[in-house]
Amino acid sequence: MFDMGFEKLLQPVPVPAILIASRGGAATTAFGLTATFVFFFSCWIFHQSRRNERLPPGPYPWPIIGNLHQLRLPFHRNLKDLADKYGPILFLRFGSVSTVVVSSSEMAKQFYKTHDLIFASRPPTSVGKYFFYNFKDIAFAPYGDHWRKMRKICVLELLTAKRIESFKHVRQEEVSAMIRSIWEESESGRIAVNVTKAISSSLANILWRILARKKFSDKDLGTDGKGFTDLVQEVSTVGGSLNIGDFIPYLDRLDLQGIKRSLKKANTRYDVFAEKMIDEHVNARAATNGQAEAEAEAEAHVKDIIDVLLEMAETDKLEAKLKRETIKAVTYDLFAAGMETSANALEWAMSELLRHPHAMKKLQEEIESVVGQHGIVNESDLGSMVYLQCVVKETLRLYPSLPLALPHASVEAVTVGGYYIPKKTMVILNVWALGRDPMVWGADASEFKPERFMQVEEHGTDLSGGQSDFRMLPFGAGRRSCPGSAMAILTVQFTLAQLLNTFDWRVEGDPSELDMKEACATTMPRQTPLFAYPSLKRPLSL
Ligand code: HEM
Repeated sequence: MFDMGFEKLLQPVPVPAILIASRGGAATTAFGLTATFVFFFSCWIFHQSRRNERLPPGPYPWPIIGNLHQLRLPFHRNLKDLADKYGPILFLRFGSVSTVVVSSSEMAKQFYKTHDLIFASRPPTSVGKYFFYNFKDIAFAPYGDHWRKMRKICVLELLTAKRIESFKHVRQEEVSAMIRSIWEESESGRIAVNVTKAISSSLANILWRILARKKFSDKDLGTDGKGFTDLVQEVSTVGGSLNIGDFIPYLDRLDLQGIKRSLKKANTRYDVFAEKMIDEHVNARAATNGQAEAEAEAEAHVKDIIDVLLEMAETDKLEAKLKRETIKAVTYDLFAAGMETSANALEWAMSELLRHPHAMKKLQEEIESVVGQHGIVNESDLGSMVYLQCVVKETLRLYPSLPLALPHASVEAVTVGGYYIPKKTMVILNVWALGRDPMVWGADASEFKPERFMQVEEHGTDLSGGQSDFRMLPFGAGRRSCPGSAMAILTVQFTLAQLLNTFDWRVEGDPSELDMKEACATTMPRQTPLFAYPSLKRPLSL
């Protein structure tokens, strides 16, 4: 996809006007030549001054395009190969944008702990501009007042332990519904089911009920047969491809890859739906106005996220009111960030367990030992399922849902590991490479072995990108780390436990031959959907 755009880029590139000999006669030509000389002389001076500042190592950049021509899909593998050659702080130029790729836990600690504040911004990408209402969300917003305010609301209001707990019944009901539909679809185990699809629909239902109190079908997004899953995938794929215009500003207007066009179209589709959804909430709130405070308080535990955001918009008297666009952008952020990532983790966990029947059996035995032979899993049981926790950790180590996290950007120049990192450098953390580093994880780093987390010293591995453990960072680290990690881990563990407590699973043919290729988007889903046969382990009594 990116290669296609790059091919186009190699077609006639507009030459700076200053270099074109004009038709205005000798005087103008002389002026043109002088200006050209001044331009190149300034570049040379600038280059000389930079030579004293030691940039991190990296391949030599071409004029204008920098190292863009060296990028290949999937980017996380390509960047790992380059890091193997040049080192864990790799310097590249994407067009005119200085870019650093961080590929070791030691360096990750330098960037996201020691210098966390300096790298707490995001580069200005097309997806933030054209899909997220000009950076009105959290994930793509640059560091500043808007981001600080929204992040605070996210951490202190939207994703608190209490609120996550208040949606326990939603997870229970939706996972049970998924289990029933899997059994029906499989015609009592005779047909292989599309596990990928079952998981994403269930997670979409969970997320929408948490965000907007009700589920939406694909038709709610329009009548062209494309639904939310398509929209999320489209935005993720477009957002995950490099938009040449983001890196070579004077090509931006041409939109060579059609990325801006796709993002604007996707935003228009989402906007119509989101407006309706917010209107429904506003009307419902107006209808219940005037009710006794105690009554409202009693209902607090079922407030959905849009309610909370609207309430904050009303009571937020001191600062600029939360705008409608912000509510729309943040709602989509939470839906996409929560749905696709958790779905990817689950489909990879199921894939690896299918390839490793002994691990699946061990996990099923653990679940049974906690809930009993005919019991169903409760969220409160998860703390006692140590092997389950190890399976989820091992899955996120090998298959981080965001293999390159989200790009950060430096707000000022700084020296890291002895190298000069200029202001506005884009920083990419290769989470995928960290999790597979044999220096950290041993010679079997690429193998699925949940047992590695059973050793006492590994058992407490902190996934949240907290302040101590930088060996694997599936949720990023520092100020911009994932605020939904607790909800994600809970949802993934609970869904996986239910899938394995209810069914035995097998695939057609030799499980070790299961296709494990990853697709390329912002997230890292399987390239082909996972199909498997369920057979009931215990009576369906959900
Ligand atoms: C397995 C599931 C998940 C994974 C692997 C994951 C991973 C990540 C990663 C790597 C980042 C970027 C961190 C960085 O820039 O350094 C991120 C950011 C974010 N995630 Fe998650 N996430 C998951 C689930 C969730 C859920 C359930 C939510 C909320 C419903 C969520 C909300 C967000 C938000 C809002 C951000 C942007 C934070 C910011 O820019 O300040 N994520 N996530």
